[in-house]
Amino acid sequence: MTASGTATVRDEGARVAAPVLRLAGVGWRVGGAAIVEDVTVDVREGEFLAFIGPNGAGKTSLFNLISGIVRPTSGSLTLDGTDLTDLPVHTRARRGIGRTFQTSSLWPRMTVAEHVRLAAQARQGGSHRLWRRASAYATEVTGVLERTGLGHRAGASAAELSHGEKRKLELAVLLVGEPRIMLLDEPMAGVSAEEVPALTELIRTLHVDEGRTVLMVEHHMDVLLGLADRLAVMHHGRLLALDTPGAVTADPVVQQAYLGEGL
Ligand SMILES: Nc1ncnc2c1ncn2[C@@H]1O[C@H](COP(=O)(O)OP(=O)(O)OP(=O)(O)O)[C@@H](O)[C@H]1O
Repeated sequence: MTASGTATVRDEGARVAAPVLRLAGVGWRVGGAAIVEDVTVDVREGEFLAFIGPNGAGKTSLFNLISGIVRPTSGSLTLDGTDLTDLPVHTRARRGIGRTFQTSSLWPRMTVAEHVRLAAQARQGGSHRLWRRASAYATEVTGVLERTGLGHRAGASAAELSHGEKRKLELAVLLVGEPRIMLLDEPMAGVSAEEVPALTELIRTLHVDEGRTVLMVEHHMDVLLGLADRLAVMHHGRLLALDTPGAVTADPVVQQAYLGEGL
């Protein structure tokens, strides 16, 4: 498949493993503006696909289209062959599309453990009256906090956490839903340089050890080069390139798109 110009878009998803998520010609127009245009990607099971691109390229908008926050004005999305295009956010979440946001989505006065417990209770859906007692979730909460390296911070309020710990807690909340696909929107944003390696390692563990399919928007190329199986380059709403990190960073069309901004 060729996305644009002479850049390489090697969409090998279908050949290497069964695609779990398929985007076919996805576009999103607002008024007269094309924010996302004709994006076609097969995401394979267990893949780590990173989205890069200059500011305003349409990366977050594409995540909004995948998670269902906005609906595409053209094209379609399927998960395991089931059409998602017109399904709302909560239905997509129940089907396995989980997401974190660029800005923190935590409650400052709630503790770390309470965040995870609330996510476990909310997963049941329905009336709050049907929720099991808080103590019924203790083992699950402890397990998720251990997996995300937050066991020692269970009683801390979100406001007390460092930026890196907040990002870990957002991942912990996400994991409660056991998502098939994790969409991580700039997880390193605001995180200090000292905390980046531990957070990177946690994301790597979730991907490699737990085999999770990860889609991640990130500006830190050094983080992505050690994690991503493929890089998707967005530019002016379009997919400019899709290939291995080595091939994408060497691609002159990609380098031209980043001119002056550094890759
Ligand atoms: N609801 C909206 N209405 C109109 N324009 C929008 C809307 N949402 C996003 N845009 C515009 O779409 C473009 C793409 O924005 P988007 O946030 O998807 O880019 P991005 O690649 O994630 O950027 P960044 O790296 O800075 O986060 C921007 O020009 C933005 O202003």
